[in-house]
Amino acid sequence: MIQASGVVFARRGRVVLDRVDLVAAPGTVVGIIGPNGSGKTTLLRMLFGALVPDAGTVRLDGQELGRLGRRQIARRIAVVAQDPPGDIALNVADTVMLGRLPLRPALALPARGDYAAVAIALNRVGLAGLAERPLSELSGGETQRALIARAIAQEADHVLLDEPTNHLDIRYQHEILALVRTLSATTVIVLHDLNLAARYCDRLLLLDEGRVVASGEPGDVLHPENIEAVYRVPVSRIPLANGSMHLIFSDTASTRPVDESSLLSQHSENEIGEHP
Ligand SMILES: Nc1ncnc2c1ncn2[C@@H]1O[C@H](COP(=O)(O)OP(=O)(O)OP(=O)(O)O)[C@@H](O)[C@H]1O
Repeated sequence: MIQASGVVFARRGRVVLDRVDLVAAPGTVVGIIGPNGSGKTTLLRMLFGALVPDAGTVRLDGQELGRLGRRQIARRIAVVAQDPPGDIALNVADTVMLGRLPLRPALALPARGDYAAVAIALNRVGLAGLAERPLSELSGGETQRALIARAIAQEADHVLLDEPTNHLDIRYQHEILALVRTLSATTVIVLHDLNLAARYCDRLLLLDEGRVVASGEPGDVLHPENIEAVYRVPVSRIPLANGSMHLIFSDTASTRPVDESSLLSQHSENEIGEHP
């Protein structure tokens, strides 16, 4: 269980997170959503101790994160960060083996159990056939799967993911999130796509300008009123037969303050006026 209580974070005189509460109950998938710059990544980084709150606390199974060492945290929290490693000259199996580092004594070589865990993780994400491939030669979707395999091999009971569907096509988006759902870990995931969030998360936290606008079940959080207030985009909600929903975002042209074509014609008229 991960619990953030009254978390505050300010930088350069600006409050990035303002008294934010988040609870990820054991085995659940919690989505953090919100517009660009609303504080999603900052909050996620706080949940594994990469950032320390100015006020408030983050607890891991009841223990304050600040009291745990980095290695203790790494044994219990796996992180799939937003930017995959760039030019690292590792193959896929070596990359996944990195997930085993916190589990064995410092400087110890991998043991048979480590190799078995890597093989199981690769198999789970469907990359067993690419184990020897350099990571740099994988597609975006394959790279994300390799990073999730690393998290699986880490055997942590908490997994944090920052926009794991970024740059992925629609098939990989669903494939990656369906894979995340199969993990039994307590999961917190930053997502931009609200329909994916509705489909794959048990609970959502909607942030805007560092504040929690709504939190709870997707059906309650993704209320058109909340979405329109935060994203300033008209939205309709279509109920689906399976009890879920689909959001459709309208063209914002009707909400633009002025007609751009009239501006263009005005501009060209002025030009004609200025240069007879
Ligand atoms: N160390 C820092 N110093 C100054 N400003 C920061 C720092 N960290 C974050 N910010 C600012 O805090 C705000 C929230 O950033 P954050 O990356 O958490 O947003 P986000 O919701 O994840 O955005 P996006 O959807 O664009 O990824 C941004 O305006 C960012 O510029």
